Amino acid sequence: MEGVDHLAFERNKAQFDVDEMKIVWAGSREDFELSDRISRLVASDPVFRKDDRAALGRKELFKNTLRKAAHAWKRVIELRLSGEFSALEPEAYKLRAFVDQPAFTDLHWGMFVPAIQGQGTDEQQQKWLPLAYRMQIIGCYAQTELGHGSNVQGLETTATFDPKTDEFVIHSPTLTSSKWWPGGLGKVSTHAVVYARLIIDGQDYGVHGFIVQLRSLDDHLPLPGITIGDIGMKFGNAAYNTMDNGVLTFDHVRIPRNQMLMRVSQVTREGKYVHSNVPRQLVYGTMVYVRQKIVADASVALSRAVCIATRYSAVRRQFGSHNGGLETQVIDYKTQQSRLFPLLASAYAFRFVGEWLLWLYTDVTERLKAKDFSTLPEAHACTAGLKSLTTTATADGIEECRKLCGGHGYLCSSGLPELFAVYVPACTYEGDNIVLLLQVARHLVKTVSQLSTGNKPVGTTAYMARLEQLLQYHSDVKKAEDWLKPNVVLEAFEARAARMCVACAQNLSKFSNPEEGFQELAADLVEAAVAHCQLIVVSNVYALSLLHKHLGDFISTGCIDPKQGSLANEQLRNLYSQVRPNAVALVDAYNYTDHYLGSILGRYDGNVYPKLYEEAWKDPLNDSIVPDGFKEYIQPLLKQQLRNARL
Ligand SMILES: CCCCCCCC(=O)SCCNC(=O)CCNC(=O)[C@H](O)C(C)(C)COP(=O)(O)OP(=O)(O)OC[C@H]1O[C@@H](n2cnc3c(N)ncnc32)[C@H](O)[C@@H]1OP(=O)(O)O
Ligand SMILES: Cc1cc2nc3c(=O)[nH]c(=O)nc-3n(C[C@H](O)[C@H](O)[C@H](O)COP(=O)(O)OP(=O)(O)OC[C@H]3O[C@@H](n4cnc5c(N)ncnc54)[C@H](O)[C@@H]3O)c2cc1C
Repeated sequence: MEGVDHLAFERNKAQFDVDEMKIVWAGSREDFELSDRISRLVASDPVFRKDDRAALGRKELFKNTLRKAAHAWKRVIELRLSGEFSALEPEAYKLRAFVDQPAFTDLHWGMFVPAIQGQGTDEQQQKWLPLAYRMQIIGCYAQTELGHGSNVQGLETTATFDPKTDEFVIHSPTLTSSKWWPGGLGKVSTHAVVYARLIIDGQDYGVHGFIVQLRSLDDHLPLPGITIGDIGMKFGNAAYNTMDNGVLTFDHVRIPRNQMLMRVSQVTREGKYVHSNVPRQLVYGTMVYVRQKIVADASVALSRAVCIATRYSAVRRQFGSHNGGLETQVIDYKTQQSRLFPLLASAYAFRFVGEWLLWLYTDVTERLKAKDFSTLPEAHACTAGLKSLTTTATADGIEECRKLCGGHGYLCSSGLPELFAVYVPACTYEGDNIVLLLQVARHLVKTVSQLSTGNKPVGTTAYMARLEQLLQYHSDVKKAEDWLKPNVVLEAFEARAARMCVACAQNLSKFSNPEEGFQELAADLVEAAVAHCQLIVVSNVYALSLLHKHLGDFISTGCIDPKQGSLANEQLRNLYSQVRPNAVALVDAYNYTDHYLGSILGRYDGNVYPKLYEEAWKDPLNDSIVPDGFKEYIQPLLKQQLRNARL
């Protein structure tokens, strides 16, 4: 019935203050109030309706997205939600909260602006950022090519300096050098930060960033020498097809020399290449920035799926009825809890590790300003590793939440198929997850190899300083509740990570060619990197379900024995019983509106069945009793079969 809270009985079980937890989840009271205000504004604005997307064709879907993005920007300005332009996140965050589907604004604010902020000189920032902040130009991040994405050093687009005209000539020498994938590129962006090989006087100086105008600001037509378009439909129906991921080729396009982003390296008027003594990898700074954002995004995506699956698991009853009584809530099945509650914990864990990573990123950015590069490797390893870990776990977690909802989880009206389809490319974009874990593995192996030189490991590898102790470590857990002691859990995770890293380093040392060894042992190295990244999350938050999931590692590395493993599992079951009465309250604390969740199964009031039934009839297929095509194709078939049967 309308207006009845079918989950009130669950909410009454909560053993903590949900309103306080809402503040914890949001980060602060003002963040809570801002996000609460925006989400209610969006939910009440008909422009941002979401229930029609599944039935739209690609062009209508895209046009609808442009309409939403334009309206969102207007609302951000009208409501004066746009804080100091230099504070980037609020703009991107606010717009994404309004539009809530992939749109060109994600890349304008999420990559184009940060690239100029991070790699542009002060003069370049003064020229380009005000245009971008006021959206007088719309930008994208054009790095990936048809032939290269992971291997940035393999990019083929060229930027050749012409001293006669003081320009760079941007060119796509091969088909595989076509820019391919950049979001917002296909139909909307007027400008791009283009990553190309800097060529001066025949010498190749590697990949650098260049600001290139792509389209006229008058008629939006591509400028001379520019061929540009959309790369076509992507995974899922609506999903990422609201975004114009594009293809772009250059035919000797000229740009002024001052459009090379020159904070890290410069080219003088005379064509001299100047590379201040900073790591060349600073040119990758935008990717590092986005990877740390993606970790926070993972907690949002996973929490949406967990909210839907938790509320529905409390509503759904199946089996267990005695003498005609109520059947059992599926959330009471231990199997449902063992699949759902670790994801509930993960959503919170990723939220908090995302906060920590933002601190780390902010710290390294401040240090870079002072030319202190000491924590750059740590920042790269942590952003790469946690981006990989959290996106893999979130993509798998959203799919698990679909399965936790049974058949109804497969309906678009559950919100889960679209959430999955929009989310899964996060395992690929901003760095393929395996490629990034191999970067972490390089960092770990290098750390282990430097221990013998007296090099003191710092930051998240500091535990390696206790290698001797960790290699002797064996857990002294005697009873299940011993696993509730944070230091007991932490030591087990440290020992496992240390032993897996050392085992890889020792095996690598058997190869005369280290690179060959690295390739041969890549799968083991990835597992060691995962163990290290899980330790980072654990040292910031949660653990036992991970320990249970990776019990093989813990036992094979000798950190714990099977008995201790079963005690951990026993403690896990105890914890599930403690989570159970708080489960619905824990997902209420995310403070998601029904509009934002876009899910009948995840409705706040739990009024699922009447709404599922009501929604079904809205499907266009139900516009007619007899479906189009029946009379042309099926009726003749039936009649023919009937005639055949009478013969
Ligand atoms: C809402 C969100 C929307 C997002 C939309 C998606 C947008 C995108 O996808 S944009 C495109 C993203 N593309 C990528 O992420 C490409 C991934 N590839 C890369 O980052 C690089 O090619 C990479 C790191 C794998 C290899 O780089 P490469 O220059 O070959 O370096 P490599 O030879 O491996 O390492 C050299 C050194 O640089 C270091 N290094 C590499 N990258 C970095 C970095 N980012 N920061 C600091 N150091 C780095 C390495 O650790 C290594 O250090 P050391 O010498 O001490 O061992
Ligand atoms: C939705 C979406 C949006 C995107 N938006 C943008 C954007 O705005 N701008 C932009 O520039 N790019 C964008 N991209 C491109 C994206 O960044 C790349 O696709 C991504 O970096 C992966 O690179 P790749 O496609 O070359 O994968 P590949 O590297 O070709 O991966 C293929 C397989 O090879 C494996 N592999 C590759 N190298 C190694 C290795 N050394 N060792 C072991 N295994 C390896 C990978 O693990 C993977 O299994 C987007 C992509 C998607 C899907």
